[in-house]
This record gives sequence, structure tokens and C-alpha cells, in this order.
Amino acid sequence: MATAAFNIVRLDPGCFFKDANITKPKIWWGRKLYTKAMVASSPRTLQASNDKAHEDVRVAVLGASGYTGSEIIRLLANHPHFRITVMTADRKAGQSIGSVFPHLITQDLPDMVAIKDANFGDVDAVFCCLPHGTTQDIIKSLPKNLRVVDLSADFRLQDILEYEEWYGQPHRAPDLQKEAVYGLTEIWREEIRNAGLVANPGCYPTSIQLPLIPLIKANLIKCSHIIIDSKSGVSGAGRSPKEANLFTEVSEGIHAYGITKHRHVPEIEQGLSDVAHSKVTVSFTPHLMPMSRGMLSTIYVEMAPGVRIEDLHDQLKAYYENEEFVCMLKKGDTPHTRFVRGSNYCHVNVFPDRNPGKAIIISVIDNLVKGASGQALQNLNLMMGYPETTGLLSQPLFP
Ligand SMILES: NC(=O)C1=CN([C@@H]2O[C@H](COP(=O)(O)OP(=O)(O)OC[C@H]3O[C@@H](n4cnc5c(N)ncnc54)[C@H](OP(=O)(O)O)[C@@H]3O)[C@@H](O)[C@H]2O)C=CC1
Ligand SMILES: CC(=O)N[C@@H](CCC(=O)OP(=O)(O)O)C(=O)O
Repeated sequence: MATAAFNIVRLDPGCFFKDANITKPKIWWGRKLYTKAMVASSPRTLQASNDKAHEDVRVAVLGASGYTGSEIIRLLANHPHFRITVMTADRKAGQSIGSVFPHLITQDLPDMVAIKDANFGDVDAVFCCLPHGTTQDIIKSLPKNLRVVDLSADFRLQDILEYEEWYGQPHRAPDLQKEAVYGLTEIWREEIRNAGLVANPGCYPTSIQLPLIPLIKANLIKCSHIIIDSKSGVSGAGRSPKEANLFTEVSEGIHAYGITKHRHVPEIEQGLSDVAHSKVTVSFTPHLMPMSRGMLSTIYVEMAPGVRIEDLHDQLKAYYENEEFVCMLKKGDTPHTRFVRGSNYCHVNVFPDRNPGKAIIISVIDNLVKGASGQALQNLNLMMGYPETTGLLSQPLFP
């Protein structure tokens, strides 16, 4: 590593650590102690730390009038380096953010415009928070030099035939699909750093792959018979009005949907198969819960022969030891959605089933943060060479 070039690490506005004469500097960042090598593991970090320390990254939020767009804006209010220069909307084009989202009324931001009227000359990076199916054409038309994080499902499936089968429409940007990197940050960090286009994972796939991938990588569970039962808050369905999401339809009850055919099945299977190096299939059933945000996945697995529940716990604990956002809970503690609400954290634990050889894994996230906008910001931080926790260390909102 070019240590000579690495003489300043920016922590927050106005706060610099000079480390030129220190052989093993360590930096507190959130709840983790990072070594110099961890913070500076990409050449882009060096560049951002030295050359661009006083330059903002100019960001466009496409779909700013939606739930994930508004979460990006909320998170960027605490970001020292990213500045929003363009915001778009469809039906709400022409309106200010404060009129569409009064909780953001203090943000001094440009009014939202239609995408066709947006000026991308004043933009370095894009958060694309649009419905799947609309996104491929729009990203294809953006200037090529922009770094893009797409929150929709349009670039998540590597096999475009699979996309066409599950999304019921032809893929309209197959060349771009080849470049897209799947943005499950903790797993694909090195690929994300250098990506031009990151396909941010779906909320269910995030909550499911984070606990399963380390166990599959270590051959601790059988890849057959994985059963996943997930629950989501209603914001997962977006802000556009739909009869099925009326208060009267979702309150005082819970129901399953998309049984056997939810479009996140191929995304989950793709991610698990990639690390298993063989085709993995899962049984997945999502449920809609009468809460605005939050997601809980309960995953039933068979352990590999000779594996004990402690082995699963130890593997997940070790795998995520140095990760800020994935917390392995103490043995016996149950993950609750209310303890990650509004934050980028994922809480995980494993429990022995009463049937020998089987285990139950529970994970929770906030679908709008780690399941969408928080992970998107984590990815753009990496792509622009900033510590990936920047702007994301707000603690969960409780009660
Ligand atoms: N909600 C969640 O928990 C998660 C969502 N996602 C994905 O993120 C993306 C955004 O989701 P979410 O924010 O919930 O959705 P919303 O429905 O809340 O927002 C959609 C946004 O896109 C705009 N829009 C709609 N249609 C068009 C169009 N044809 N052209 C241009 N702009 C359009 C809307 O503008 P206007 O309001 O003016 O109509 C709005 O700004 C989706 O692909 C979703 O699947 C991913 C993970 C989790
Ligand atoms: C409650 C609810 O409706 N949730 C959405 C998933 C939201 C999400 O992560 O998905 P995408 O980014 O893939 O759209 C659904 O089931 O379609």
C-alpha cells in the first residue's frame, strides 16, 4: 500500500487524523476500531481522503417522492460529503420535498423535477429509487460517467431470461446487466468498490442472505430443505396508493402473499447458489404485517452431519466480528424488529430446533434502511471511497 500518500483520514467535517509518523494507527469509527489498512483498503479511499477532502459528491435522487427516496434524503442530511443536487418525481414533479414529506421540511433542497428535465451535468452519482420495470431504460439513458446505485430489482438477476420469467417483461438493458454488481455489501464489498452500477438487493433477500451465506460458505448447513418465513412492514410496498395496502386491509391481521411465486425467490436462490457453487432452492413465503416498517425472517435449516448449534453461532459471530452493521446477538436473545427500527443494523441469532440436527435462524432489519436506502448509501460510500459507515451510524429509534 502507498503509505506515503496516506497521510490524512477524514472522519467528519473539520476532523482529520494525521498518521504519517504512526506505524499502526487505529481509528474509531462507530462501534468498531478500524486499522489503517481497513479504512484505506482501496486506492479510491486514498484519493478521496487526500485529493477530494473538500469536494462534495453531487448526488441525484431519482424517485425522491417515494419511501426509499425520502429515506435517502433523511440519511444524507447527516452525510458530510454527499450533497443532493437533483431530485426527480413523476406525479409529484414540480413540488418541494417539504410539501411531499413534511418531516424533511428543514432540508434546503431543489424542487423535484421530471426525469426528462433533470440536469445531470451537475451530478457525480445517482440513487435510482424507481419502480422495477421503469429503471432499465432510465439508467441506460444516463451519462456514462455517473456511479449508479439502483434500488429496484431491474439489475439484480444475472440471467436475463430468469428476469423475464419472474418479472414478466423483456430485459431492456442486457449489456448493462453484464456490468451490474450485486450490492449485498458485507458479502461483495470488493466488487462493489469498483462498480459503475450496483444492483441494491431486495429487502427480503438482504435479511435472508446475510445469515445464510456465511453458514453455506463454511459448509455448516445442508443446502436442501431451507424454509424461509418472512414478515414485512407495509412501507415495503411503496407509497403509491394500492387497495391492498389500505389501513383497513392491513391492520388487525396478518396474511401471506406471493406464496411459491414471490419474485424474490430467484434473487435469494442466485445469491445462495453463488456461494454454494451449486444450485440451491428454497421455500419462501412472505407475510404482510400491520406495521409501517421492519422485517423479520425466520429460517429453518438442517445442519450438516456432526455440526452443533454452537458451530453456527460461532461462525456467524466470527464472520461479522468486524462488521458495523451485522450484529450476532448473545446466545438465547431473540431479534426484534423494534430494536433495528430506523437504522442500518441487522440483528441475527440461531436457535436449536427441538428436532435433532435442525436449527432456526432469525434475522431482523428495517426494510427501508438496511433493506433499501441504508444499504444503498453504504454501497455508494464504498464506490466513492469513503468509509462505508458515513452517514449511517444513527442508532435505532426506540421505543
Ligand atoms: N419500499 C421498500 O421497502 C423497498 C423498495 N425497494 C425498491 O425501491 C424502488 C422504490 O421503492 P419505493 O420508494 O418503496 O417506491 P414508491 O412507490 O414509494 O416511490 C416510487 C418513486 O418513483 C417515482 N415514479 C413512479 N413511476 C415512475 C415513472 N414511470 N417514471 C419516473 N418516476 C416514477 C414516484 O414518483 P411520484 O411519487 O411522483 O409518482 C416515486 O418518486 C422500487 O423498485 C422498490 O421495489 C427495494 C427495497 C425495499
Ligand atoms: C411488503 C411488500 O410489498 N414488499 C415488496 C418487497 C419490497 C422490496 O424489497 O422489494 P423490491 O426492491 O424487490 O421491489 C414486495 O413483496 O414486492
